[in-house]
Order: sequence, then C-alpha cells, then structure tokens
Amino acid sequence: MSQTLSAKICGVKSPADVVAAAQAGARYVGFVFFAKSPRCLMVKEAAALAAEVPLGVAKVALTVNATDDELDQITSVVPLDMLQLHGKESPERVAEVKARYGLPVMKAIGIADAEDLTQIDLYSDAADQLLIDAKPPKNADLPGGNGLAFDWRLLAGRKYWQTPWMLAGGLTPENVAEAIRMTGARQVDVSSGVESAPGVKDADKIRAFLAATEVRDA
Ligand SMILES: O=C(O)c1ccccc1N[C@@H]1O[C@H](COP(=O)(O)O)[C@@H](O)[C@H]1O
Repeated sequence: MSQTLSAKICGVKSPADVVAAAQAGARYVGFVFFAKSPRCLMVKEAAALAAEVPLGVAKVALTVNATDDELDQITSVVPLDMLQLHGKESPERVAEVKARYGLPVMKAIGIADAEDLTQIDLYSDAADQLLIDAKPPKNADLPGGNGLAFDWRLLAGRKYWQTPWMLAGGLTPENVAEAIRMTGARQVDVSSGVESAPGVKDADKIRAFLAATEVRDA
C-alpha cells in the first residue's frame, strides 16, 4: 500500500519556490523571519509570497525567540495558518503565543541524544504540533536549517505521541524515505536539503523530495 506523507518546504523565498512546492504536493510552506538566515524574508516580502500560496497549502511563519512586537508585525501583515517557534521559547511562552494570536503553534525541539526526548513531553500540551529537529552545534549561527541530521534510531518505536509531529534536520531527497521508515514520521520538514546553495531552493530537488516521501509498505 502506498502512503503519502505531509511535507513542509521551509524557507521559500520566491513565487517560483511556492509554485514548485505546491505543484509537488507540499502541504506546508515556511517563511523564515530570522535575520541571520539566508532564507530570511522581510514582512512585506512574505505577505506578497503568501498571496501566491494556493488553498490547501498551509503558510507557516518561522520565528526564533520573537517578541510580541515582532510577532504583532508579522501576524498583522502576513496571512498565516501556523506559527513555528524555533528558539528557546518555554512551554508557557508557547501557550501565550497560541492564545495571543489564535493560530496553531508548532514548537521545534532539538535532539542530540536520548535525554533531549524528555523535551517532547514538556511541550506536548502547550503546542499543537512538534517539530523534532537536530540540535544545532554549539555556537552555530542558526538554531535550525543547518542540514544536520540526528540519530533517527532515537525515535524508533515512538510514532504514537499524542501531539502531531514533524521530522526535520538534514533531510534530503536521498535520505527522506529511510528517515520515514526508521522513525515512523507522518510529516517531514526540509530546508537546506532542497537547495542548490544556501537560501536558493531547487525545484528539481523539491520534486524529488516530495516523490521520495511516498513510501511503499512492505
Ligand atoms: O531554515 C532556516 O534558515 C532556519 C533558521 C532558523 C531556525 C530554523 C530554520 N529552519 C528549520 O530547520 C529545519 C531543518 O533544516 P534543514 O532541513 O536541516 O536545513 C527546517 O526544516 C526548518 O524548519
């Protein structure tokens, strides 16, 4: 039996990126609002891109430790379906953001070893979704989007968490099917693995990534 998973293409920067993601079957596209990222958008640029996103594809704003002022600016200008919090936001802050903006919130959890998995339980009530990503290296400029994978064996047998979750971190068209098989993920998120250079999405890689998420049961 063939199972189609949901995929998020994060860090789209142009109408062509949006078209490539939507036509390939992405269920989410991500707009990055983090100045150090090569994928960072101005609020007005994101609003223009949001207008290009077809119905059925969710628009996600990725922020890192954003203040209310920053989130006010983003949410007042960009039509959004979800907020992704990718910094050190506490469970209380996640709940506050969810209540203040009335949008579903996805909290990123960085994983390097088994101990990090305890974070998942801490956030599972406050967040609508969890993004289980590789923990960034110490002193990295970016808390995500580094093209680094974690040991997927840490998630083996844990696919029945109550809170919906996405797998992220170092996914590529070449490894995503194996990552899905090992973790049981039903949703995957990718940024650098579908780029030809940092911040430059590649339509062929986006298509190959989405095609590879169609996993055939044995
Ligand atoms: O993509 C970015 O630039 C980024 C910046 C700051 C925080 C998170 C970011 N991206 C997120 O990280 C995951 C994993 O990225 P990658 O596929 O390993 O490059 C990505 O899916 C985004 O959600």
